[in-house]
Amino acid sequence: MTEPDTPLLSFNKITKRYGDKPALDDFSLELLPGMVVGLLGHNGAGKSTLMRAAMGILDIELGELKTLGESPAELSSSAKSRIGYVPQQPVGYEGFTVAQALSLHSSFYSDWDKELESQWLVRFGLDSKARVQQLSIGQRQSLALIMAMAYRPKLLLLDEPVASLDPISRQAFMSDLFELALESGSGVLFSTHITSDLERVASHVALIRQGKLVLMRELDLLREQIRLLHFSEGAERHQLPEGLTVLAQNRYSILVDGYQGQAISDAQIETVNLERLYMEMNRGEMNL
Ligand SMILES: Nc1ncnc2c1ncn2[C@@H]1O[C@H](COP(=O)(O)OP(=O)(O)OP(=O)(O)O)[C@@H](O)[C@H]1O
Repeated sequence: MTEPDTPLLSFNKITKRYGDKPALDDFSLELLPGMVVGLLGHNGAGKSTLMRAAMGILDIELGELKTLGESPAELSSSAKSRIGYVPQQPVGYEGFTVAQALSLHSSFYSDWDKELESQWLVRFGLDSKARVQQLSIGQRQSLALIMAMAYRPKLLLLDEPVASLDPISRQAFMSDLFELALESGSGVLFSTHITSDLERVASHVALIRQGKLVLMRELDLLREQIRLLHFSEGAERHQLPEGLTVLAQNRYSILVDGYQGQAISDAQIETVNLERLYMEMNRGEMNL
């Protein structure tokens, strides 16, 4: 059993290079039971690399990585049976019907919840007689999600799990995801480009840029502590009050962390949602 405050996943100063280009660069992050961490980052930021390293699918060069307290390269079968992983492009079970695929897959897991499987088949509108190779991309993704979650894993790693789902399936799945984590003390790490999904279900957000973790925070704290300060053209910029850290800035605005109601001379203070935060933090990179 994993103790409540033992990390389900622990990245400690991880570096992974492809050639001489780092895909993960001195990356540290801990996932504790009950946390639902949404990973946000551009294409190529390192999100899939992170999950594949956690699964032991690829090796890392530097740092220490533990998945359910074990080295990912040598995961025990007991640990494997407590991890659910949905890669970006789930594959497999061609030639099987949905029912056959689920029957084979479930045989690997003693905690498989048949009722949960049936509920999700209905919820996702999946026909158990359909052939896997004839499923649409979204339907395959739904099947992969059932396969990764119906045994209520302790650790769930989901690489853009809902990108191909329609909005109704997406909403249903995301709320289930949150409930599962809360009910069973599981931890979830999921990557997404849909900030509104993340805001709805995640407890924490992790921003990754060029393989580095640039911000990891509880969502509620993020809403409280981050502000966008606007200065009018020609306004004199006084020194920022103590306790504020600059996350990003351009000619007329500064994105700051550590806001606690401080008065800031000549600035208009704006709260930001996650999408805005993400855009502001990546302005330079996107040439906005
Ligand atoms: N097998 C590989 N060989 C060489 N470079 C790779 C390989 N896999 C990934 N990379 C590179 O590593 C970096 C991180 O890729 P990764 O797939 O982790 O990004 P990502 O954040 O998941 O992107 P996306 O949002 O597009 O899925 C990218 O620059 C990518 O080109």
